[in-house]
Amino acid sequence: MTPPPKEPILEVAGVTLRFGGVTALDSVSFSVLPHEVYAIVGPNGGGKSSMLNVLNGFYRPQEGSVVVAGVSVVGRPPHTMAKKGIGRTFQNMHLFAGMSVLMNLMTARGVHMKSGIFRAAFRPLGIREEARHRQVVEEVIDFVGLQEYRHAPVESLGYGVRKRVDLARALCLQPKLLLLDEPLAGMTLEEREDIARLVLDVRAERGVTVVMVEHDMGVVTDICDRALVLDWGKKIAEGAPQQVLARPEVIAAYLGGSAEDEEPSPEEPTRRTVVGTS
Ligand SMILES: Nc1ncnc2c1ncn2[C@@H]1O[C@H](COP(=O)(O)OP(=O)(O)OP(=O)(O)O)[C@@H](O)[C@H]1O
Repeated sequence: MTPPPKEPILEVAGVTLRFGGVTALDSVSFSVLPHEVYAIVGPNGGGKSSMLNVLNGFYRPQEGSVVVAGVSVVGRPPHTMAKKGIGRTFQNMHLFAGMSVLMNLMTARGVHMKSGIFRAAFRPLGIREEARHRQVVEEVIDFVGLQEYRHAPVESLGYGVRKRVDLARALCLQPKLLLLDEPLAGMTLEEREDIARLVLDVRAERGVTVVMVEHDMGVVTDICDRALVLDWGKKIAEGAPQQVLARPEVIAAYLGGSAEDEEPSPEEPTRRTVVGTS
């Protein structure tokens, strides 16, 4: 007997997002299955960041629905998303300068802590609770390989290590769904390979579903199960990355647009350079 089909962990239906006269997302629908590594790709201005910001509650779409593990998340304040099982990293990493790696990660656990008043009134419970959160954080530090940087102030770390801290911070929320915003941008080749491997470990060892916006098509092809292509806010293709990226409409989307004339940069590849780099 064939097993029943899996229920999607993320269901996006008819999402439209406008900024004044600009339609950043135009009736976009897709769904992601548990344990998938799913990429959102497309040319500059296609709507990738807008979609990620809708998924984490930062933007509220004018139309459509977003359901995570059966719960609607549209209109919920972003800070409640962690409790709904959604973790995210940021393109520009929002780490707290002046604080160690450990303290940055402990801060992430704050969303799961009980009220301060309760802790103050029953201090032994507060201490026990902190020990429990510390255990989660220490385990993530080991998993992500940040032991040697545990007590280092985050601003003293190199860019690649700070990106790992950002990822670790999202994992400290123990998410079911992890949203990664260009996790490889600005990294060296070696760091890119490390993070790509880490993303696969996150899925394999922690059972987390990953949705990532990424420009590095080599990595998307290597580690993602499926890719969604957005162009001018519209979904133009979805499927296995290698097949999707070879489609004429996707190649045309990357070749079109004003980015064509710009000098290619490894951090922000132009429409022309990102196709076929695998
Ligand atoms: N806060 C905003 N206010 C107004 N317009 C916005 C805003 N955010 C995005 N847009 C517009 O929405 C469209 C989609 O932008 P978005 O940043 O989502 O694309 P992207 O695919 O992430 O691009 P990139 O690859 O350059 O990061 C663009 O036309 C952009 O100018």
